Amino acid sequence: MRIDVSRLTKTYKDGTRALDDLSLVVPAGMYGLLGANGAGKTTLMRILAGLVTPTSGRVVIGGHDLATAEGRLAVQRTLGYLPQDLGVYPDLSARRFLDYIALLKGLHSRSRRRRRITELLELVALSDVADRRLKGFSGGMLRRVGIAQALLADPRLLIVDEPTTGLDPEERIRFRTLMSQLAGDRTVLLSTHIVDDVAQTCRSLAVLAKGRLAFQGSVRELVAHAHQRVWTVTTPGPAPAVGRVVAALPEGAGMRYRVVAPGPPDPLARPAEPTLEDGYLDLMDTGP
Ligand SMILES: Nc1ncnc2c1ncn2[C@@H]1O[C@H](COP(=O)(O)OP(=O)(O)OP(=O)(O)O)[C@@H](O)[C@H]1O
Repeated sequence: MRIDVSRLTKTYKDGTRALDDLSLVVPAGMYGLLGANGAGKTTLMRILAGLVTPTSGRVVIGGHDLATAEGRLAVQRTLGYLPQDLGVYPDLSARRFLDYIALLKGLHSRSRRRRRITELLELVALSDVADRRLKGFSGGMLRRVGIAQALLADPRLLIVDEPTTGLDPEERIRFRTLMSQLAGDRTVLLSTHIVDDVAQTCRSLAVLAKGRLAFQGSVRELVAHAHQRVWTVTTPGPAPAVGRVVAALPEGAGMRYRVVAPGPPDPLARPAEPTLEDGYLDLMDTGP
């Protein structure tokens, strides 16, 4: 399900311009949306989910225009949204909570609800703890409950906002593997400031900076942005004064620095293969 965003601007009541003339095309499959805190990612997600009205511009999702009541309704039927801060009822079990949300979403048939919830609990690997209260769940387990609630109506478009923040490494990997699996026949839009989550799950991405589009394309293209601009320098002295130090590792009596810079930051610097993080940081420093 393709998303077409054109010339989207959102100015909040206090004058903050969270999105500034943003145009973007999101194809089907898994798609990453990267940006620093405050770049406008949540605002964009909330507009796509129909929770915030843009100041100007147009959004068309799967051929449905969000500016019309019919368009919004059609999109709501095909959309699952996992917000950054999903509120849950801590005294309910995972199964009861999902049942409650399913009712709110209009799944009236009790037997269909029961079947769907059992399926989803299995999908997110929570069947064993389905009848335990949510207050005993870890952050990662709660995020998986969140994904299950977003999938209740089997949406064609799944929007997930910063889903791995605060998770331990094992849960992060489990969660992003789950999202990749879900992307098989859906569009999954993953908003995050964790570059590695995008590197490990997406082929294409967009980067937002201060409400504007800084990049849109393949992961490979963004990595290439830092081609011949990444260096390692091993020195007993201070960090190179040129470029951006992205890693520092003790080595022997000195340090090994990884530096993103347009030229060698030191006469002894050696070129290194760029990663997506290098491409992203280089883009942030120098622009598209
Ligand atoms: N309801 C609001 N009223 C006023 N300003 C807002 C509102 N919501 C967000 N903002 C501001 O809009 C800008 C973009 O915020 P947004 O939450 O969309 O960015 P983000 O990229 O999702 O950041 P984060 O990762 O921190 O959530 C920020 O400057 C933020 O302070």
